[in-house]
Amino acid sequence: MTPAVKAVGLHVSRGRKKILRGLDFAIEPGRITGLLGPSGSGKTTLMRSIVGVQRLTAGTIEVLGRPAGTPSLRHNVGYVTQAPSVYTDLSVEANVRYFGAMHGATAADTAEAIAAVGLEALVRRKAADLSGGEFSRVSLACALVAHPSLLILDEPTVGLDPVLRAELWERFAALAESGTTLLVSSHVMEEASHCSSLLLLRGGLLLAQLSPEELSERGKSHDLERAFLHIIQETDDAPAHRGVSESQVAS
Ligand SMILES: Nc1ncnc2c1ncn2[C@@H]1O[C@H](COP(=O)(O)OP(=O)(O)OP(=O)(O)O)[C@@H](O)[C@H]1O
Repeated sequence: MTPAVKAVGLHVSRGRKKILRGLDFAIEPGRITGLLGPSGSGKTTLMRSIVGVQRLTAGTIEVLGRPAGTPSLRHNVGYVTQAPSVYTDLSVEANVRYFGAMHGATAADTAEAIAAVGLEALVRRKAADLSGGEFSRVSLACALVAHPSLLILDEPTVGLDPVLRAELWERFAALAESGTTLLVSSHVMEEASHCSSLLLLRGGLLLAQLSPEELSERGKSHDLERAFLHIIQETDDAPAHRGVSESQVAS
């Protein structure tokens, strides 16, 4: 089966800073993959690379079997950034309709996308008059309306209350069930349990790709935050990693 995303020897620098330092991984289609790592570990940079808006320093990324950024992928890949891209002077419905129009979406698609994020009661409300959580859900609806095969979500649950968070994860699971591939970043480790596979990023390195169960086992804790910390500690203590850190400090 062709992976939804395949990265080989991926390096990205921004300015003089090496941000991604040699990543190799594949993302299975029709699953939720969590991209987890501390703030500044390179999650957004990796997502930008997959979407094709980030210049690579070395290596390759294939998305749905084509090089990342290929124009024909535009209709297949949805990207919801941390800063919602929504027109504040338009209503919820007008925003979703506008983004849908670029992908030939119908009125039914618009209504479905709005319902998927639970904003049916606010369709006519101007985006400027929404709460922070509602506002970010409009951005998600704008991505859903195009029915992308690959949906990339940068911290979609930030600022949402626990009930909405749970509802969104249910929605993501339903999308994966119907064949959509989701890559969801978070720095909240408890969200990892909703994913079938996890990419653990730290300092631009991929520490591991594993399932939540494997994380729990390898990190010796059912608390996934603790398990991740254990893996970080293990990596820091490894002689090879110490060597890398020292040579970086020296250069
Ligand atoms: N344009 C840039 N020039 C130089 N460094 C940058 C640039 N953009 C980001 N960085 C740095 O790259 C590193 C990775 O940033 P990135 O936004 O990918 O991390 P992140 O894991 O998504 O963080 P967060 O969880 O805080 O959003 C950070 O140290 C950041 O300061």
